[in-house]
Amino acid sequence: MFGIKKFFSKEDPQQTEIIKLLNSYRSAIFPIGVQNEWISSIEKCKSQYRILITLPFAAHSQQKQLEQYLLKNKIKEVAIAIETSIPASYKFKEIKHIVLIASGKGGVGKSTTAVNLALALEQEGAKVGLLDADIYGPSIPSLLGLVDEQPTAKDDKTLNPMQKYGLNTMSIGYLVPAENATVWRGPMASQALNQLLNETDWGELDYLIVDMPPGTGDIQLTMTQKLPASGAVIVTTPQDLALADAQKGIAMFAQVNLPIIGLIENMSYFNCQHCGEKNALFGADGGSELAARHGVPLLAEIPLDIQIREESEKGENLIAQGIKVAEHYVYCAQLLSSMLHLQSAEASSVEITFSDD
Ligand SMILES: Nc1ncnc2c1ncn2[C@@H]1O[C@H](COP(=O)(O)OP(=O)(O)OP(=O)(O)O)[C@@H](O)[C@H]1O
Repeated sequence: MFGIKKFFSKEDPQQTEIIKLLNSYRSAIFPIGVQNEWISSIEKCKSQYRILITLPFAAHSQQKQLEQYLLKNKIKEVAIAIETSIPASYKFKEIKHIVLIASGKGGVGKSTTAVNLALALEQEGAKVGLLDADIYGPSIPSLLGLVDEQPTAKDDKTLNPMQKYGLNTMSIGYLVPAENATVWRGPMASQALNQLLNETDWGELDYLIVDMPPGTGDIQLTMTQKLPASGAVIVTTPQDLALADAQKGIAMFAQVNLPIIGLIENMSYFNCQHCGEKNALFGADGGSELAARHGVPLLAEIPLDIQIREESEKGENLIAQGIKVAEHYVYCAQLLSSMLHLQSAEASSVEITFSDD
């Protein structure tokens, strides 16, 4: 653990105060505060303190919250910049973390969530890939506006991933017509997934987001066992049936000892365009109650929103447009990344030190 002496040679009470404050900051994204080793430098330029923070998770836009917190605590002139450096615990080739996005049943918005989370993680500072493992109903090509596009071959054995909005992506939908994929049986689907994963030149990635096929049957179980994943996220809607199936998803991942990073409740509510009132169309609190019952974090409650559907259908980048509803995905991506860091740190027994020095 570094001491505060790494930042400056002469004592500056204000700098000491900044570090103390950053250490004691707490939020869902920073449950252990800003650790000393994440503070890369603090420089005083005229009367302004310029702070560079290098985070082991993707949360660039937390810079505003940290600045506001320091301002509230009487550190008047401060500018924070955040860089991302996710620890290199390669799980597969040059991929640091494989994250599965799953759902107990179809149509709950799993693929939409997977795409927007991948884009949000990228915007927040990570290098991200997206693998469409929904072999029977690949929707990533359409969600990224890549229908009818085909990947190029790198050599006899390897394909270059398709690139869109800064993501490296691969889908069976780029390779065969959808109707051909739907007739595959279980083992063929699982083999196709293996090929897509192994025979794509992913390059160096912080996260590979995998859009899993919906359901909790044998195919999903076999696929999960074959993927060297760090964790899974389960997407559900608030209806009782969807929640019951999400519960089966939790049980499936428990069976193969894959940590669940969290639950996302999609289509949680609808904001009335006229009065702004929140309407829980499909019922309230189902996701939070399920999460609490199983001791898994609820990462987000995403509203039913016309812009989400429209931008998805057009294959546009919803996140880059900076519209209000995109904030749900951005916050969810930060939380996912932070939770995954903590889970991995705990699993590899990396020392997490609580300190106020
Ligand atoms: N929060 C949302 N608000 C509005 N529309 C949404 C939202 N989430 C998803 N949708 C829409 O719901 C439909 C189904 O979404 P999506 O294809 O992502 O579901 P899925 O769970 O991946 O389905 P499948 O299991 O069949 O692959 C799409 O038309 C999508 O645009």
